[in-house]
Amino acid sequence: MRDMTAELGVTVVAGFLGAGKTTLVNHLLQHSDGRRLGVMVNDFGALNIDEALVDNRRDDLITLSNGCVCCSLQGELSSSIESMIKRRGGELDHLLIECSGVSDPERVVNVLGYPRIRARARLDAVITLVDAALDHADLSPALRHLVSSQIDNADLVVINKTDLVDEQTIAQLEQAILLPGSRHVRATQAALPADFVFWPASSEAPMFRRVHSVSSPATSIEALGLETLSWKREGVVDMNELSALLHDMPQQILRFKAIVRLEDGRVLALQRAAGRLTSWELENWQKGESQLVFIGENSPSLWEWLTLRLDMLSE
Ligand SMILES: Nc1nc2c(ncn2[C@@H]2O[C@H](COP(=O)(O)OP(=O)(O)OP(=O)(O)O)[C@@H](O)[C@H]2O)c(=O)[nH]1
Repeated sequence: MRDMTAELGVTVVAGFLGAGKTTLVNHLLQHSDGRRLGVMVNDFGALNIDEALVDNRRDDLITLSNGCVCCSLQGELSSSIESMIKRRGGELDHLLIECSGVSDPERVVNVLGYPRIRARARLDAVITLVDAALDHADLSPALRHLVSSQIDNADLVVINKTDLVDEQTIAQLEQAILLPGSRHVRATQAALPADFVFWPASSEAPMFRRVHSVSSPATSIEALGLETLSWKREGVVDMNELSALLHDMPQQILRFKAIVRLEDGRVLALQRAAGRLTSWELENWQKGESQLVFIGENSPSLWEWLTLRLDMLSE
């Protein structure tokens, strides 16, 4: 039951790896219309690259790294929410919590239900992003289960990246993954109207009704049959070696994110999701180091291969 007396509205942003969660958070930061937003991001690797990819609002940004907001992070999550409320609570209008791509939002919802948090913050909605261009049938059964649970536990599902697929593919996806009667919208670049997310505490936001909430699957990286690898070095990386690595990268690597310093002084952000690589120049990277994070299937030969190739980046 939503406690409308609690002062801070909270939106939980969920969805599988690369579905567009950070894109949505950035879109909301850009369309906050004067609202003061706090952001908590939870990345899957030991390095929190999302911290640098979320728009420059560092004051109101708390990062949780290494994993899924499940067993291991639940304590850290509750203390971070509490400290966000204490430190910034009076100054914030709304809090966005971005889950990692391998976590189930219901875990965060549980933490928001702790009495000492519930008294100060109210859950407005769980919004789950779905990558319309990802062939969900290619995922392992454990990952398909995770994605279903992320979708079934949402108040609003956003079918994102509709620019990459045709109408028939979108309709088939909706048919396959959505529960009957569940709220969903289609989007490109996660460009959701801001009033889908922010509403006054006094209103009941009738458009959001959870169809039902399902119990969370195990979402530890290991239980999902996944492995992560984080790589960090002071200084520049060899772009030729990195391009070759990206060219050769097998599909078993489900997600890749990096911030790299190049010899010519530029800093590049690179990422790959559902086999698509994007890169852009990053202005706000103050550190002298380069960072890369990978998540993929747990196959020893894959990670041996990757480790060897990473050794070549900074020689
Ligand atoms: N073509 C296209 N690309 C998109 C769209 N939305 C997001 N992207 C790109 O998809 C990639 C992943 O987006 P993110 O917002 O980082 O995804 P995420 O869900 O935060 O990823 P994780 O935190 O790793 O789980 C980025 O390169 C985005 O620029 C879209 O609607 N269309």
